[in-house]
Amino acid sequence: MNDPAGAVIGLDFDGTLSPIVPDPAEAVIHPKAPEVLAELGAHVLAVAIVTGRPPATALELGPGLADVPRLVVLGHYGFERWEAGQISGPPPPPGVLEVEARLPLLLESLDLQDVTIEDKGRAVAVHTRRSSDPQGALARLRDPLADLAGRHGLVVEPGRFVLELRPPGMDKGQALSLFLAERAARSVMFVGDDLGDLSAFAAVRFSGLPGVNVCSGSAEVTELARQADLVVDGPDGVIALLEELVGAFSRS
Ligand SMILES: O=P(O)(O)OC[C@H]1O[C@H](O[C@H]2O[C@H](CO)[C@@H](O)[C@H](O)[C@H]2O)[C@H](O)[C@@H](O)[C@@H]1O
Repeated sequence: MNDPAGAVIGLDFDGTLSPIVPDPAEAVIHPKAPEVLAELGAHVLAVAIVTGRPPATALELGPGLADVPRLVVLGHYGFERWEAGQISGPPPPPGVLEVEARLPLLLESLDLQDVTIEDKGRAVAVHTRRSSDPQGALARLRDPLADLAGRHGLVVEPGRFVLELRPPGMDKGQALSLFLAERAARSVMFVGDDLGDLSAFAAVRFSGLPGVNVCSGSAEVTELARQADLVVDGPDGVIALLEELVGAFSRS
């Protein structure tokens, strides 16, 4: 990139900036991330964290992020936005509360009490990573959760040992495309690790801008690596790449 001032750097949170851990509440950001993002933010048009997390959660799990220059968090797949200390977004859909009320009975009927529920406000995630049979539980949940989501106006977003029931009408690709247009970006890089990041990869490809798609590689998700221009070794590799970028921008 020879024009950093026109670049948007888009980054997923879990599995990209934050190493995957069993408990989502403990997925603290990589210790080097706030510093390298702050250095990057000084050079580029914007740093955009595009995540399925609520922006407030990403900021809680990323102490120091709120001080990164030119940082925007597009959370809840783009439904909710944090910028300069303010959070904005439409009201949560009523379907989320209805689904949350029905989930315990559904899980009991499937004898899947060892899966965990993450209440995200405008979405609810059902995690199987800590269950006795993570892959089997995921397979058994797929159809019942799709049915439950559909009956309450929600869709299912699959991820790494998680099925998230969330409102339709927005995804990371749309969120990133809208942001690139809003900022009149002249180039873009997106870094992600999970299936929800594929739409952002597509947004980069269809933007017509010079762009790079980077996969934060893992054995759990292989499709993203197939579609990436560059694969790095998980969050450690992402940080090393960002450090290289900062070095190159500082020298130019
Ligand atoms: O868009 P992202 O920032 O990648 O968020 C996607 C989901 O990530 C979280 O779950 C994942 O990370 C957890 C912590 O490492 C891990 O335990 C879980 O197995 C992963 O699926 C988060 O909890 C979800 O709410 C996000 O939607």
